[in-house]
Amino acid sequence: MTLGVIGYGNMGQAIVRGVSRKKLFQEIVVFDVIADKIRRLPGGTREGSLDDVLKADLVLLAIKPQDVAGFLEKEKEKLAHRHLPLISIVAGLPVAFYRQWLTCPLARVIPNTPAQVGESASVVYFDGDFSEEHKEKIKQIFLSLGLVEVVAKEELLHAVTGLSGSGPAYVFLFLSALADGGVMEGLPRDIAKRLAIQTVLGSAKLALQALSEDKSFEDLKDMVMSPGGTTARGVYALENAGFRAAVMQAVSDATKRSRELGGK
Ligand SMILES: NC(=O)C1=CN([C@@H]2O[C@H](COP(=O)(O)OP(=O)(O)OC[C@H]3O[C@@H](n4cnc5c(N)ncnc54)[C@H](O)[C@@H]3O)[C@@H](O)[C@H]2O)C=CC1
Ligand SMILES: O=C(O)[C@@H]1CCC=N1
Repeated sequence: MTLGVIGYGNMGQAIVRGVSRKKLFQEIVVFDVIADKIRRLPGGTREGSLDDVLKADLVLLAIKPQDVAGFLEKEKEKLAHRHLPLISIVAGLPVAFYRQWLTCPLARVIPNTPAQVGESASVVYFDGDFSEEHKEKIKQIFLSLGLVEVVAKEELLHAVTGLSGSGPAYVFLFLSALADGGVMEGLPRDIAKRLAIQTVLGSAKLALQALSEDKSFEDLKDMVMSPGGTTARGVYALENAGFRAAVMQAVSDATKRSRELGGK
């Protein structure tokens, strides 16, 4: 099987690297309107024209939402001839939007930037008549980058975008604040940064293990929080500042924005 990729930006590159590492395709062909973007291609990958890309068994669309309508309109004749699946990782735009131009099976996927280190969280929605082989291959593409979930309702992809799609930015904001807190209390910046990263990484690993043991996030928090101790003070400060509500609101607002991008 071969893979064609349209758009070689942050996500296109991360996906091609993961897929190439796992040798999932005989060949990967990449196209970007800015030729300069295509540098240092991994093994089994070559640059090609849009026509070359559209000959592939599976085609990945990885351009910005604002560029999609222009692309589909400009290339509508070429795209009308395509009957093999297209995979879109574009945020917001629903299947109904693509159906103005495309009849081929369409998989919408929301991955996230930790794909760059093989730790992505991706959610897939399939629309149209997919062979089992194609479905399996699409899941493998995103498994090569981390976790994969499949949803049967397209609407859920907006919430996915608000949570895991945008989520890395919230985590980086938290990391930055955690390190700044340490610096404010006198820690050297490099040590504060390493401590902040390891605390988030270690806590995430602990949470993953706890999930398989049926323990809740609350249980884990209670293990850190000694009666009359330091953590209770810190947690109170966060609750008092509306930390949990702010994070929930961030997911909700990003979800709304995803719906807006989709025209709702
Ligand atoms: N960055 C993120 O965290 C996530 C992004 N997404 C989605 O992934 C898509 C790509 O995002 P990024 O990689 O961050 O954007 P990016 O801006 O880094 O990459 C987009 C690439 O598409 C190219 N391009 C634009 N029009 C083109 C055309 N007509 N033909 C070929 N190439 C074209 C651009 O030159 C650029 O290299 C977006 O639709 C975004 O919504 C989805 C989940 C997470
Ligand atoms: O901010 C955005 O629109 C994209 C989609 C999810 C993450 N980044």
